[in-house]
Amino acid sequence: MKLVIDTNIPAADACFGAFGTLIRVPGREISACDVVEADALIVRSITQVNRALLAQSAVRFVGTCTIGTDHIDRELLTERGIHFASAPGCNAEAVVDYVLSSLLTVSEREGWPLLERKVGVVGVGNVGSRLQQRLQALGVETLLCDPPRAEKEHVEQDGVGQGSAGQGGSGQGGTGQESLRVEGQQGFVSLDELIDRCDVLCLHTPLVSDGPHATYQLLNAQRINELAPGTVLLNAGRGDCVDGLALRSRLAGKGDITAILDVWEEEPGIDAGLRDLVALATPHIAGHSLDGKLRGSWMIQQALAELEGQPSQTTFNELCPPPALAMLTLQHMLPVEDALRLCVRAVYDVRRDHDALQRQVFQQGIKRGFDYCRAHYPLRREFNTLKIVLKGDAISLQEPLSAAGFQTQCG
Ligand SMILES: NC(=O)C1=CN([C@@H]2O[C@H](COP(=O)(O)OP(=O)(O)OC[C@H]3O[C@@H](n4cnc5c(N)ncnc54)[C@H](O)[C@@H]3O)[C@@H](O)[C@H]2O)C=CC1
Ligand SMILES: O=C(O)C(=O)[C@H](O)COP(=O)(O)O
Repeated sequence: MKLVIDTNIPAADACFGAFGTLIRVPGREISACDVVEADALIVRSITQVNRALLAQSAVRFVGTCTIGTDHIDRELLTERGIHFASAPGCNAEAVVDYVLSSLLTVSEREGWPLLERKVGVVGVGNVGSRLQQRLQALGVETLLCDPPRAEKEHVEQDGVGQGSAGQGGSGQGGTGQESLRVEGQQGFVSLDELIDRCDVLCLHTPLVSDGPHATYQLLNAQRINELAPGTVLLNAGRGDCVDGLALRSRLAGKGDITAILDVWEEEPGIDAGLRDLVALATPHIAGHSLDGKLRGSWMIQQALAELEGQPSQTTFNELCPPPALAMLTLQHMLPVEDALRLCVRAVYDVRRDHDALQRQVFQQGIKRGFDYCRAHYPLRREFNTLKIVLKGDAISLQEPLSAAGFQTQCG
């Protein structure tokens, strides 16, 4: 079997070596010629798997070691009878770590208490629901917006649907929104209500170009203009879910909101002007923990093994090495947010990634700098790889630290 695989996929040999010959090609360079004789194509989010790429290919399996699938022409694969697998949830914990590290950073810079803010989560899937759980456990009030889920769970609970939860791109509350208020176990709200009521907005939606729940420019110019002064907007879904030009003019004009962007329109050729105005600007690395990337490789390996009728090559635990920093002791009480910052930054400090992008863009220009940071991404583990030992009066920090995602031990 001949497998064409993105060079940036970790543990490629351990996961896929036993299936046949691996041909490694940088993700943005995989071309139609590369896949002519391939049986399997294993990618991450930067390879557009479309008609042009597969024109002369007899590929039987396409796997993406990522959560998002907007780079894959799923209809084409179905039409051609090509098996497809993605890795749902593989790096969801890493994205939540990124969000917490980012919010703790801007709240410290701007001098407001994160735990007292109201946070809106848009897109309550693998990432959004984990984020909501951690925030809720930390005592942060959250509001949730997920029209597809609201609609589905409403129908499931009551046996009938009452109107649409779609945002319709108008920026207005609109017809049918009220009926969604308390349906579903989660009590979803419309995007406009969430914008109206929250101090912090976290976007975790997939890129959906059309249909009733399209997310393309979900945060359009009107909604961006409606954000209350002081609002924090974080996007770790897909760049095209936010109108970048409108965001740039709000930041450059009134400059009264804070933006945290990990994803951008037109990556890697992102808008340099927007990047300059963003409080934390990172090169689409929210999910780039070692654990998350290895989980992605491992999940696609499992899917290919099943298709080929072969036993799985390895377990996830065999793939994932122990962390360098395994344990940290707190022996005195600290203010809760200070303790959170200390422990979060011991595992993942988002400022490192922001600074690296700034440095590399300065040295190499936007496109090369963006991709350099991604290709040379430093080793990063997830919060749950760190055990925090609590002694003395620091024992009272157990609840918030385990809520944030760390292992904790008293005494
Ligand atoms: N920045 C990064 O490094 C990463 C980005 N992502 C992005 O985050 C997205 C979400 O990831 P998961 O939570 O794992 O996906 P998921 O598929 O588990 O959840 C997505 C949720 O968004 C909801 N949704 C769809 N349309 C919506 C709309 N119009 N308004 C509000 N909600 C809507 C869906 O109903 C679903 O519950 C991925 O599709 C991917 O594009 C994922 C991982 C890493
Ligand atoms: O899983 C997803 O979806 C993502 O966005 C990935 O974390 C992005 O990873 P790369 O494809 O950029 O390596």
